[in-house]
Amino acid sequence: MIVEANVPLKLTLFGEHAVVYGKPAIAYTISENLKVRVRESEKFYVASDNLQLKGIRVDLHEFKIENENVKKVISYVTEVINYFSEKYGFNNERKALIEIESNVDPSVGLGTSAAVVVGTVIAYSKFLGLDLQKQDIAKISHEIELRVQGIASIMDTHTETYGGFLLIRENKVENLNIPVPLTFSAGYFRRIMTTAEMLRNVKNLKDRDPSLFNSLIDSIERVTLEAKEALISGDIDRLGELMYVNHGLLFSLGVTVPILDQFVSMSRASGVKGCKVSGGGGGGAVICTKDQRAELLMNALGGRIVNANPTFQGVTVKLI
Ligand SMILES: Nc1ncnc2c1ncn2[C@@H]1O[C@H](COP(=O)(O)OP(=O)(O)O)[C@@H](O)[C@H]1O
Ligand SMILES: C[C@@](O)(CCOP(=O)(O)O)CC(=O)O
Ligand SMILES: [Mg+2]
Repeated sequence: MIVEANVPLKLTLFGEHAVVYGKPAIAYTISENLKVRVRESEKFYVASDNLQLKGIRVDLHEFKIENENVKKVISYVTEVINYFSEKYGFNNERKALIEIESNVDPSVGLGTSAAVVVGTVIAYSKFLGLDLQKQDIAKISHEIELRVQGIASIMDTHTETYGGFLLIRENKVENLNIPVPLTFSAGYFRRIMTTAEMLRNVKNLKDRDPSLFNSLIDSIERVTLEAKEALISGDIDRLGELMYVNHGLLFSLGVTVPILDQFVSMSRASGVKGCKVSGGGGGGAVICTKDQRAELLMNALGGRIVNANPTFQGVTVKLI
């Protein structure tokens, strides 16, 4: 028996980073996904087709890979296994091979970390014979992302569990019914830091200058709530303007890097209605109002375009 989970990735439209400090955010699930397959095995294994490990050293006598990064990179999966042995008393007598498959690179601001967690939680729990509800999957997944990163809002794990356009506010998620079929142009650039590292940088700013930090996230809150109205009314011009403003506020929080700022300002100069960094920053994902010019520019600057068409189902699981 193989249990396979299919998790949609997500784009943050507004409010990333501020949402960690209790401000609202808007995110939605896109037509890119990550799969997690779990099957019986004589030992626990984690396999992935797309992992970036720096600093590998191979012991040529035993062909053993020595790499201090490995533990860190698979920690989202190992924490899921630990969770179910702690909370449900599974003392790991049933060992599993856990495979992760995604054609999107890891750590790009598209919620791949949350997808690994959500996918592993639903597939591994089903493998153990549990039948968890979506609200339990979202709650457990957030707890695990928090354990691994030290800082995490409910945004990524809840958006990918439920699917669609979600407003995250006061630690709850509200489904946003967008009347007009809306889509965006999006992609990602090479990233130099993980989201966990970016979260720590932003927290350092908060600790250094709390009043400046609070004024910045208060402004992001205002932008996000105005963007919610623009989304619901289908006012793309206003939505785009607010995207540029949110990008400028994230620049002030130190979340952007030159390639992102270059892309966003060149998009604005060429007439694209709106663009901004999306997710953790430090490189990674950008999102724009739908525009061929933005996609041409993304390619020209070495970015990779993703399918940003919205999906509405959230995580699914099946036996294959
Ligand atoms: N395909 C994958 N296989 C295994 N682990 C993955 C994969 N994609 C992401 N991860 C895990 O998620 C981490 C990236 O998390 P993060 O920096 O938050 O990226 P994102 O912004 O995409 O969520 C990776 O370092 C790795 O631990
Ligand atoms: C920066 C943040 O707001 C979003 C992170 O998105 P991603 O992991 O980079 O896709 C962190 C969070 O909400 O947990
Ligand atoms: Mg993440």
